[in-house]
Amino acid sequence: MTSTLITGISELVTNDAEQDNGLLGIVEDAAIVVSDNAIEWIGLQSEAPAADLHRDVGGRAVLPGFVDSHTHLVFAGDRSAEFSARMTGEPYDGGGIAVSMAATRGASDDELRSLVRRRVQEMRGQGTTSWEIKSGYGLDVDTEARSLRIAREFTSETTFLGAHVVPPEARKDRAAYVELVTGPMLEACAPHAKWIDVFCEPHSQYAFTEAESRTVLDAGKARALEVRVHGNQLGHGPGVQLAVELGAASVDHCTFLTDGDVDALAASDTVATLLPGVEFSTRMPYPRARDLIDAGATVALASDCNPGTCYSSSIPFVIALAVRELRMTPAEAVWAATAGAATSLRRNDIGVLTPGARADLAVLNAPSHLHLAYRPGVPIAAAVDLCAGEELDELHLE
Ligand SMILES: N=CN[C@@H](CCC(=O)O)C(=O)O
Ligand SMILES: [Zn+2]
Repeated sequence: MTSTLITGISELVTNDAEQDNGLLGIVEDAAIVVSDNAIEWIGLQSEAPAADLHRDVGGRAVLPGFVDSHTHLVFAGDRSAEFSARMTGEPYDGGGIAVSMAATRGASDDELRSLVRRRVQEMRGQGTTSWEIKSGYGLDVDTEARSLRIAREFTSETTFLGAHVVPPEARKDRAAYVELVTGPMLEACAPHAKWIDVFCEPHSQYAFTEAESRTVLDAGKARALEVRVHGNQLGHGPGVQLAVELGAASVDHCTFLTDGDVDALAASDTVATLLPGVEFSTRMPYPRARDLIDAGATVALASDCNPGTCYSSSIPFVIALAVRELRMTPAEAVWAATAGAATSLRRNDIGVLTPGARADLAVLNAPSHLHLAYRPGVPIAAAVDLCAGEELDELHLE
C-alpha cells in the first residue's frame, strides 16, 4: 500500500481532544502520513517519518474536509424569482416547494443525476468532503424513491423526506398523504435511506403538525431509519422537543428557541444543527447559537443547500455568517462544520484528522482557519485529494 507524507502544513486542525490544544486540536508546522485513504500518522513536520510519496502544501492550513450534514441536492427548476420577491418583503412559507416538486417530477434520472453531480463538485471546490442528501422534491412514491437512488450514488448519508410538505394534489386529505408516506412511500424509499426526516412546522400550512410528524418518524424508526427533524424554523414550535423525545440525531434550523428548548437540547444527545444561510436568504432572525453553546448543547453548522431557503453550498460562507451573525468564535464555527456535523450524522471517521480516520482533507489558500471568516466570499478552501496527485492550483489555490 502506497503511503504519502504531506508537509508544509502551517496549521493542522485535527479536532482531536487528545492534542490538548484548544477546541480544534491545532498542530502548527505539522505533517501527516496517509495510507489507503486513512490517516496513519500526525505530528510535527520535524518528526515526520518517511513515506513512499511526498507532497508539500506550501505553508497552507489543512482541516478535516467540511461535513455538510443537511442538503437537498436532488431538485430541478429555478426559484430565483421567489427569492427576489422575498428580498422585497414576501415571507417564506414553504409554498414554493411545490414549484421544485413539479420540475423534479418532470426531470429524467439523468437530468437529476447531472444536477446533483454539479452541486457535489461545487461543494468539493469549497472544501466539503462529506454530505448528506435528502429527498423531498418528489412527494410521490416513484420520484421520492428515484431521488434517493440517485442521492445514494453520491453519499451513504441519504435521508427520506417524503414528509417535506403535503403536495398540492393531496391537500384535501392530509391524513391520506401521511398514510402514503408511512406506507408505500416508506416501503419504496427505506432501502435507499439511512435517515428519516420531517418538516415539523405549525407555522406553515404545507408542513406537518406535531402529531403528523410523530407518526412519520415512528414509522421510519420501525423500518430502522434513524431520525432527524426540520424544527423551529418559522416560529416557536414542537420540533425541538419532539426530536429530543424521539432520540433524533439532529434537529435542524432551531431558528426560534425557547429557554426550555435550549435546556432540552443541552441535556440531550440531539445535535442542534444551525443553518444560517437560511436566515440570510429568508431575512429571518439568526438562531441563539451562543445560548446553545454556553448551555452545553452540541452545535453543528450546515448549508441546507436547496432551491428555496438557501441556494448556496458554501460552508465557508456559513462559517463567516456563524462568526459575524451568530457570534460563534472562528474555532467554534469550524468545529461545528466538521466534528459537530459529523456527530449529527453519528459518524466518528469524518470531521476529525486522527490516526485511523478518513484522510478527507480541506486545504486553505491561507495560513490559518481564521481566514475562513476573515475573508468572506473569497474562494480560499478546496477539498484536495493530495494522494491521488490532485494539484492545488487546479483548485484555485495559488
Ligand atoms: N424548510 C424546509 N425545507 C427546506 C426548504 C425547502 C424549499 O423551500 O425548497 C429547508 O430546509 O429550508
Ligand atoms: Zn432542509
